[in-house]
Amino acid sequence: MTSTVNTLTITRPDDWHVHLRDGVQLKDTVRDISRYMGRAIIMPNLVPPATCTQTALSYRERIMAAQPQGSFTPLMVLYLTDNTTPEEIKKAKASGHIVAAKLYPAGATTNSDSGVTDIENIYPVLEAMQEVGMLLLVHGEVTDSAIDIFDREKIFIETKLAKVVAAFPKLKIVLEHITTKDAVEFVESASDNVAATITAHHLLYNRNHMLAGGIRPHYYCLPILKRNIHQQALIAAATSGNKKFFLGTDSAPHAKDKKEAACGCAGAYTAHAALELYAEAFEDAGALDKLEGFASHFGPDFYGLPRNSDTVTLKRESWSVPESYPLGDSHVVPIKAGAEISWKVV
Ligand SMILES: NC(=O)N[C@@H](CC(=O)O)C(=O)O
Ligand SMILES: [Zn+2]
Ligand SMILES: [Zn+2]
Repeated sequence: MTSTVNTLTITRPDDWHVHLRDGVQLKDTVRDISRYMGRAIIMPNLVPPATCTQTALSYRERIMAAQPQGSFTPLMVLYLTDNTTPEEIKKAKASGHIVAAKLYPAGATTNSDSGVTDIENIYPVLEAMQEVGMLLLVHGEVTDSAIDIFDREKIFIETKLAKVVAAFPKLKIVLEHITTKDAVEFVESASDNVAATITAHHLLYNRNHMLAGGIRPHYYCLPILKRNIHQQALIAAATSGNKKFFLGTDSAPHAKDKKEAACGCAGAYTAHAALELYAEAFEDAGALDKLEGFASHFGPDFYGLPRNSDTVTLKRESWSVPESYPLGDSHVVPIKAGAEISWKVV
């Protein structure tokens, strides 16, 4: 006998990887993230990137000023470059608002040109992070043009990440937005200091959704959607109850005309319905009972922060997603634009 769950009350979730952008777009992105997320890890790939304590803290002020109710807590991240110093890490940690630093291999993704050219360049910085207890967040893709885009995550893990994990056993590392079976297996077999975020879109889609029957730019993100066997491995990991895998939407808005273009930007917008999209993926896998751990417990546990003390309730209620949402002086086309979503946060 099967019974249908129609409401689900869980500890308030957090988003451990989101892009809020800046300037005129902030009021729109902050409105969406602060609707029910308690906290979020705010990605620093602005133009120019938030590479020092000062710029990260003033970005935080702009986010705080943009939120309607003031109940949302932005957790800030330093953008690592070849020139980041151990002193800057200590200063960032001492600020109390910066909890992690982000490694973007130079050229790997949106606004990553100032990223790190060779991870060994920043070993003294990683040493300082390990010492003060600052997390390392990693965009895990190699940038070598000879490596096929579908293999870039796997090769990064084998040739780069494994070395960092071995060299800094006490450093807490989050492999962000994982997209492959290889990443799942790496994280599962690593120490408890290694974890991963998984997006809703990588649980719901594979590369057929992006490429079969026409090219759909709003599914284009990095790391790129992979084949179905990888999607299945991600679903299994997210719904396994393993505390190493937790929610990070990687919601990354780009204006409609920047996506629907001859050379379109990478990034999918999911913050309009983040928890609802995850609920659909977990329900499809018959694992709604595993959503709370993934969305609300394992993230704060890994970061060493308290879990949120209040709850949110999801109700089974079908609603149709608008074709677009305002994004500053432009518009963003969200995931599931014009389609139905069967859950709603009340
Ligand atoms: N995920 C993406 O496709 N894009 C992100 C950058 C990132 O997280 O890699 C963005 O900032 O647009
Ligand atoms: Zn990334
Ligand atoms: Zn991202």
